Amino acid sequence: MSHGWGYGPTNGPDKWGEDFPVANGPRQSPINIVPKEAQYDSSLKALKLKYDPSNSKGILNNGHSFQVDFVDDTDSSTLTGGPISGTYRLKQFHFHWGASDDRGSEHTVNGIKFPCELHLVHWNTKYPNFGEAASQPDGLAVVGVFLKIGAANPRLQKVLDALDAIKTKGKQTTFTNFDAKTLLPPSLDYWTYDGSLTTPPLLESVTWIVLKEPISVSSVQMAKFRSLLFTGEGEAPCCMADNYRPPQPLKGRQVRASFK
Ligand SMILES: CC[C@H](C)CCC(=O)Nc1ccc(S(N)(=O)=O)cc1
Ligand SMILES: [Zn+2]
Repeated sequence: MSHGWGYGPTNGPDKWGEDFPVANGPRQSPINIVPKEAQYDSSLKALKLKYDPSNSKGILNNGHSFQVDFVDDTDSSTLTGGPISGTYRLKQFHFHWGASDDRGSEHTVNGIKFPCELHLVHWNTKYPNFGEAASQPDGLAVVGVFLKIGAANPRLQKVLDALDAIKTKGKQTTFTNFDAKTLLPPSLDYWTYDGSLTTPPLLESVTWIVLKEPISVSSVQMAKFRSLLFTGEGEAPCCMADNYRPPQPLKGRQVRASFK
């Protein structure tokens, strides 16, 4: 692709394989989760998420989504337990959402799309840094959380209120003292499977941990996500929405459940 990847008709998910052949690989993400076909695995441990609010650094519009970045030079914000062994450090979280409330999530459940999906991205500290980890089959662990339309979620508001400052591609601003734990639902029951990054470079290095319980978001809050732009300052504006990859072939993979 002469132009960078994106989500439009000329550079979207159906075209990514031209520049990133792994797009058709054996462990691509997202997938459709069919709970009845997921195998309960009693050996799966409880997820342990320990996040230090003082590690949040900034919030960035990267032209595909927006992300909140964390200081990851110590083990102060980590994921342990669950399906993984060792310690994974929180690097960033970001979202994927639709142009309307009927779509937007990357993973689906029995074919159902949610309006939005949160991804908390962690890297395995057995590797020296995120970039190195991203190229290893056990390098990354991403916790996915569905957002469902309901009451406005006060925990999201601080994030949404920062979006006016990062409307266009490349803009970033400081974003400190944010506790990512407040974005998690009461239950940490999860499905897990071996997958990939859901955007280029689509590296097959992600242990996916998708929570069964969604968190709430209101339609008004969803409109705030869509006020961001894919485009840079001074370019013809294009609303940031439908920044999700559709489900990919399972190719024989097992999806395990941490709950009955
Ligand atoms: C080596 C650098 C790194 C690959 C590029 C920057 C990066 O972090 N990409 C990324 C992170 C998470 C996801 S997802 N949507 O959670 O699967 C998708 C893409
Ligand atoms: Zn993502």
